[in-house]
Order: sequence, then C-alpha cells, then structure tokens
Amino acid sequence: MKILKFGGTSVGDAPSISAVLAIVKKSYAAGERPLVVLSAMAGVTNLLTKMAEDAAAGQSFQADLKRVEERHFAIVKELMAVKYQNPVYTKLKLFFNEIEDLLQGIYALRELSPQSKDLIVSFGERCSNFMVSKIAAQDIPEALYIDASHYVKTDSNFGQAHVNESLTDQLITALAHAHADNLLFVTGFIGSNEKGRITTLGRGGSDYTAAIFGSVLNAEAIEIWTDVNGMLTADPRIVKKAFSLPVLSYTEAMELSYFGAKVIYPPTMIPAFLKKIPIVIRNTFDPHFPGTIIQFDAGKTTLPIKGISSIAESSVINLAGSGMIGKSGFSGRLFTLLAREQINVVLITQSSSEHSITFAVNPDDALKAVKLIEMEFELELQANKLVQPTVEDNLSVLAIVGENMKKTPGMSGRLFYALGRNGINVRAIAQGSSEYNISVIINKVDLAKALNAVHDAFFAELKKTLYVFNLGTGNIGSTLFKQLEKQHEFLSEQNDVEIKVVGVSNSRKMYFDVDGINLSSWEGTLEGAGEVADLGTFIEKMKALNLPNCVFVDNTASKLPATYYEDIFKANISIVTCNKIANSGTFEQYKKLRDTARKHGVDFFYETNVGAGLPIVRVLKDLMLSGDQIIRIEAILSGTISYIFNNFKGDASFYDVVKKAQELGYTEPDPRDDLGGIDFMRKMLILARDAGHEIESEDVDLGAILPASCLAATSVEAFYAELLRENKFFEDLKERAASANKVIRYIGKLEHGKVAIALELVDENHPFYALSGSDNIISFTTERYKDRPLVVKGPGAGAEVTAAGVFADLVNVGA
Ligand SMILES: NC(=O)C1=CN([C@@H]2O[C@H](COP(=O)(O)OP(=O)(O)OC[C@H]3O[C@@H](n4cnc5c(N)ncnc54)[C@H](O)[C@@H]3O)[C@@H](O)[C@H]2O)C=CC1
Ligand SMILES: N[C@@H](CC=O)C(=O)O
Ligand code: NA
Repeated sequence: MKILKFGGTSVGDAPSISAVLAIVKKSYAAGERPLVVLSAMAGVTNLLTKMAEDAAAGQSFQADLKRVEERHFAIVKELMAVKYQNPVYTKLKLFFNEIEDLLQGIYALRELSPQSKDLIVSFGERCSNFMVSKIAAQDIPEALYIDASHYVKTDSNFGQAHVNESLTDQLITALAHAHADNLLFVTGFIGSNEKGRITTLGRGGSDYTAAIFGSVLNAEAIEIWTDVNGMLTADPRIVKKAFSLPVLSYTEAMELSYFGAKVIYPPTMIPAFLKKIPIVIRNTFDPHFPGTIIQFDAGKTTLPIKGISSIAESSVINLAGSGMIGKSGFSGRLFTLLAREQINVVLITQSSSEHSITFAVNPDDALKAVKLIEMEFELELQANKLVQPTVEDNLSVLAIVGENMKKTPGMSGRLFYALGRNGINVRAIAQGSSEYNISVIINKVDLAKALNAVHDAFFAELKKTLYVFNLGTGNIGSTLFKQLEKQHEFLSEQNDVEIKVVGVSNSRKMYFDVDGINLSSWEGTLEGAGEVADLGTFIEKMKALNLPNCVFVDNTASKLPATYYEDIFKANISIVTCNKIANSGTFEQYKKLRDTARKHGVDFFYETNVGAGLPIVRVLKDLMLSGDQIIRIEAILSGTISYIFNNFKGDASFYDVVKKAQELGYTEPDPRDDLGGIDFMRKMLILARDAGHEIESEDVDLGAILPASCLAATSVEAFYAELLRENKFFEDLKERAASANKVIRYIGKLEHGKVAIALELVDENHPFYALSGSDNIISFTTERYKDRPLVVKGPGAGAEVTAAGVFADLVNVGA
C-alpha cells in the first residue's frame, strides 16, 4: 500500500480538492488501497492560531471564524450532491461550535495555553479530512474519516510533541486491521497525550504523520503531493533554469533541505528513512509528472551534483587566538556552548594553522553568540589568548550537494572557477566530511548571480545563457540582432547556448529587460519605452544587474566606449567589439586592457577589428600561441578600398564607386576613415601588436591614396565634393594602371617590427592581383609557413559578414 499525503494548497479550494480526489480515485481504482493524509485547508491553521491569539488578547475573532466556516461550507456546496450535504454541514457546524466555545473561554480568561492552542489548530485537519472523506464517499463508499489523535500517541510537549513509537505502532496496526477494506482519510499533524489531550507534531507535522503511518504499515511508498514538480536543482524563483530531480538519496534530500529547499522538512521523514521506504514528491496540479523519488541510494545519474541550495541571510563570526584555538577542548567548549543556547551553526571552517575558526549563524543569533563567547572565554580574552570575536553581516551561504561529488574529482574546482569568473568573492569554504556538500560564504548581493553561474557550471547539459548588453544599433548592430533572432532556436536546441540581449543603447535611447529583449521588435521597444541614452548610466546599470556570463558588445564607431572597457573588465564582464578604437589607441591602453581582462578571468574578443568576419585575429593568435615566429605580414585590409579599386574601371567615376561602397555598408560611418587610410592603419597596428610589437600609430608609415585637398575636407559632404573636383587625378591613376596592365592595390606590410601601407600598381604575377568585391587578403610568412605563406582571403567588409564575426565571438565567450 501507499500513503498519499496532500498539503494545504492541495486542499485549498474546490478545484484543488477535485484534483486530489481524482488522484486518490485513480490509485484506488488501480487496487492500490492507499491511505490518505490531508493537511488543513491552505491558510486555515494560521487563521485558527490568529483567532486564538486575538481571543487571548481580548479581541474579536468572530469574523475570522465565520470566514473559515464559510470556506468549508462553500466546498461542500460545490462538491457534494444536495442529498448528501446535510449531515456534513451538521458535523462541520459541531466542529465550529466547539471552536467558538473554546475561543470564548480563552477570551474570558485572556489566557492561551500551548494545550488550548494545539486543540484549536487541530480543527483545521479535522474539518478538512472529515469534509474531503465525505466528498470522496459519494463515489467510494469505503471512504472513512480517521482522527489521528486516537492513534498517534505522544508526550505532552504541546506544539512539538514527541511520538510514543511502540504505542502508536500498536494502535495504527490495529486500525489498519480493523479497516483493511476502507479508504482512510487521516488527519495530519495531530496526536494526543496519555490523557487523550490533543497535541500537535510541530513543523512539517502532516509529513510526519504520513511517515509514521507509512513506517508502521510498511508502505511501498509515501507520496507527498504538493504544488511543485518535486525537488528542484535550485530555487526556481532565482534560477530560471532549475529543473526537477528524478532521484535523490535521503542524505541528499537532507542536505538540500537543510540549506533552504522547502519542499519537505526532512526530520519528519526519519521514520520512513529508517525503514528505507521511498518518498515521492509529486505535484497535485501536474499529476502526470513523475516528480522526485527520495530513496536510500542516490540512484544512477550522470549529474555531477544534485542541486544548489542556499541560505540568503547569514552572519559569520571569526575567532582567532594563537594561545587558544587548536588547543584540545576549545572547539568542544565553543560549540557545546552554542548548542546549549540553541544557536544553530550553519557551517564551520578552521584555518590550517588552526589559529582561527570561522562559523556561520543566523544573523539574529550573531550578537548573542558573541556575548556568550565573551562570557565563556572571559579569562582567555583578558589574557590575550583569544582575540575579540568579530562579526560580518550581509553574507549568504551557497552549497552544492550530491553524493556523486565524492567520486568525481574537480568538483570544487568547477565551483570556484564559476564563482571566480563571475567576480564573486568567497569569504569562507566548508566541505562536509561526508563530501556530500561543499559550502561557500559569499556576499549577499552576489547570491542570485552565484546561484545562476554555479547552476550553469554544473548542469552543462542545460543551456548556457549569455546576457548581452549591446551598444550601437546601426549597420552592424541591427544586422547582429537579425542574425541572433534567426539563430536563436538552433543555438538553443542544437548547441545549448541562449543569448539574451538584456540591454541595448544607441546614441539616442537605451532600454533594459533582464528577461531578454524581443529581437523581432527591438526597434519599437527602444523608441517607445527606451530612456534617454547615457553611456555612463548604461554601464552602471549593467554592473548593478550583476548578471552571470555577462558580455558587453560594442557595435559603435565611437571613441567613448573604449574609455569604459577597463572598468567593464573589472566588473567581470567580457567584451566583444567590432570597434577598433580601443585596440588602436596607445600601446599602454592596449596592454592594460589585456592584463585587466586576464586578471578578471573574462574574454576580450575583437575578431572583426581586422578583416570583418574573416578569421585573421584568431589565426594570428593561434600561430603565436603555438610558438611560431611571424616573419612578415602582407595584407589588403580595407574592404572599402578593395571594392573601390576592383570596381573603378570603365565609365564609373571614382566618386561613384566610393558612394556605392558606402551604400553597400563597407565604409566606416565616416568614409574619410577608409580613404584616408586610418581604418587600414588601425588594423595593421592591431595585428602588429598582436604579433608582439610594441608600436604606436605614429610609427606607421601611412601612404596616401587621395590628393591633399580631399584629406583636408572638414565634412563628409565636403569630402565627396572634393572627390568630384579631383576626378582627373583618379582618372589619371586608372589610366596609368590600365596602360601598364596592372591593378591598383593599397597594401600593408609588417616586417622587422615596422608597418608601412602604400598604394601600389601590381601585375598579374602578384598574389594580390586577383581580388573582387570587398575582398581582403592577408598573407602570413612565418618560421613554419616560410616557403609558402598562410593566406586568408575573402570579403572583408559588409554588415552580414561583420555581424557574423561579432556573433561568432559572442558564442565563444566563456567557452
Ligand atoms: N561595416 C563594416 O564592414 C565593418 C564595420 N566595423 C565596425 O563596426 C562599427 C559600427 O559600424 P556601423 O554599424 O557601420 O556604424 P553605424 O554608424 O551604422 O552605427 C553606429 C551605432 O552606434 C551608436 N552609437 C554611437 N555612439 C554611441 C554611444 N556613445 N553610445 C551608444 N551608442 C552609440 C549609433 O547611435 C549607431 O546606432 C564601427 O566601429 C566599424 O569600424 C568593423 C568591421 C567591418
Ligand atoms: N570600413 C571597413 C570595414 C571593416 O573593418 C573596411 O572597409 O574595411
Ligand atoms: Na576578422
């Protein structure tokens, strides 16, 4: 047989009770002969307690009593055929009259004893079980109401009575014998002492009743039906990706619950543990979901840990003293003292030098604990053998739990890597000797971020979420959003990566949504709901949200974002950028950014700084990392100029092809940056630096394409006007090349640490002769690629290929 226990929310209203009865009937129809244990209707226990306290305080309780009565009556009315209703109303009315008499007595005496309180709250379970048994009896005549106070015998510790096991055992065995054919509805939570006075079993009392009956009757399982899908890997209110665990061992369930998973209160389950009866946590409102089985062993699982739990509020007390700590007997005295005063010690760590002990307690107990220590160790403090204890507040405890940890090396490494990478400082660490639990103390402000980061780190088969803050919604930014939206499903389903854009800004507006901005309608959202853009505020907000796996994407051409990069790395946020400004500033800045990113364990990816989406930065990095030596780099790295000289033929004027290059999205927002060579210079500078050269922009020998008058233009319009005016200059150039059977190329070279960029006319034997469109080409001559260089070639400008490069960098963050 099985025990089916339903909590208060499962009997909270008529639809819930119908759901309960559907589950019970299904089990009964399958021949399972379950024993049902019900709690009081949701909220009723609290109301009964309040009424008793109000009565004792001389306040009126009638209105509340009426509410409780009406809630029960309404259920009878809704769920029972009229012909069965009357006797049920009558019995319930008797219960309510009894409650009223008791409350009147308390009111008159202005006194509420623990004994009367237990008696009053016992009516919650009595009413619900009686009522539901009668509703069930309409279809199952064997349904029978059982007042457990006749069978669960306890001492007289009202409010938290201890069960007399042998007597209870006898009584329940006899009850089961006498009613072998009945469907019993047993009141949870209540018992009675030797005089027959009603007692209650304390926190989790109905679970306890279920465990007691299950244990005595050797149930095959105890099903605890509640309103969640079993025990989850973490608190789903904080960790959206938390999922239900199919199997847990008793020990794992204990550890998880100890640190906050509120589904069951494990001490009440001990009778079941002792008899190795499985406990199954199931959801009344999702009865097809299998829920969580809590059993003797941890079950077969590939999960490295079972869950992450936490205590949000914790204080830490530090004790130190060379003359004291480590001496045998000290910790004994300390923890005996705390236990005697009922101060719960959440975790303890002792330094290896044994000159200090750190332990965590509930914040409400911290000052009391310090006072007690000062009293107990007064002499030692006076003799300076012990330093004055200190308290740290606003801390949280996070624990990873699982029996598998013992067998799997590297679990703590994974935990600390996830915390470290996200900039979460660990105050103290404790590993239980059982190795079922590793706990860390962290700052309270970091708790949500830590839970999510650690959850991602351990449940790798789940999706990794990247939280993106994107700056710039122009040519590249808007194309990136299109690509992200299109690829969302594939990434999520095939690659377990989810990219959530949670912040977006252009130069006018900014908008945030931690649940992820809908990328099919971002424009309207930003326009309609966005606030006035301010980069400083944007970055402050990004930091304040303190999200795990966070990436800042710079899709602007602005100088301003680079001034914040260092600060962003310091907040443990990775950066992906197509903006070349930061890397082509001073060498000092270039170096500082890398050092800071490395120090904070975050990524700095900028593949699109050179050759848009073409793999150039990555290739160079791999060559360097693998110990190759760069002898020479020759390259065409301006997509715009490449396009111009590939199309500046026939009748097309120079002016026309430049205009066209801009229309096609190849140019920088300001095309003077391309034609003036600045953009190319930046790329060569970045490559030279990545190749290990300490070089500044002034060191680059930059040959011009344009006549001086075009370079002097002070606006884009004036620039285009100059291009028109200088038409002859460009036609002459075209003619010179054509007559020599050559093509015009703007080529950059890095050799011996020197960078030069110059306009050249090349013939068909030159490797850079055959290019088309916006092609870039780069040839690396290295120690290993000496005879035939390593060449990368392809479109090196344009929104699609650039956004794709940013996208690829993004997916690689944290990989
Ligand atoms: N077009 C291409 O083929 C390639 C472009 N890139 C780089 O992509 C970057 C973006 O280029 P486009 O999208 O063409 O530029 P764009 O002019 O179309 O867009 C720039 C965006 O940045 C925003 N912005 C500017 N300053 C801002 C600030 N302080 N705060 C917030 N937002 C700001 C603007 O409002 C706009 O939304 C440039 O750095 C460029 O060098 C890199 C590789 C290739
Ligand atoms: N404007 C640039 C775009 C890539 O960085 C170019 O033309 O190469
Ligand atoms: Na690239």
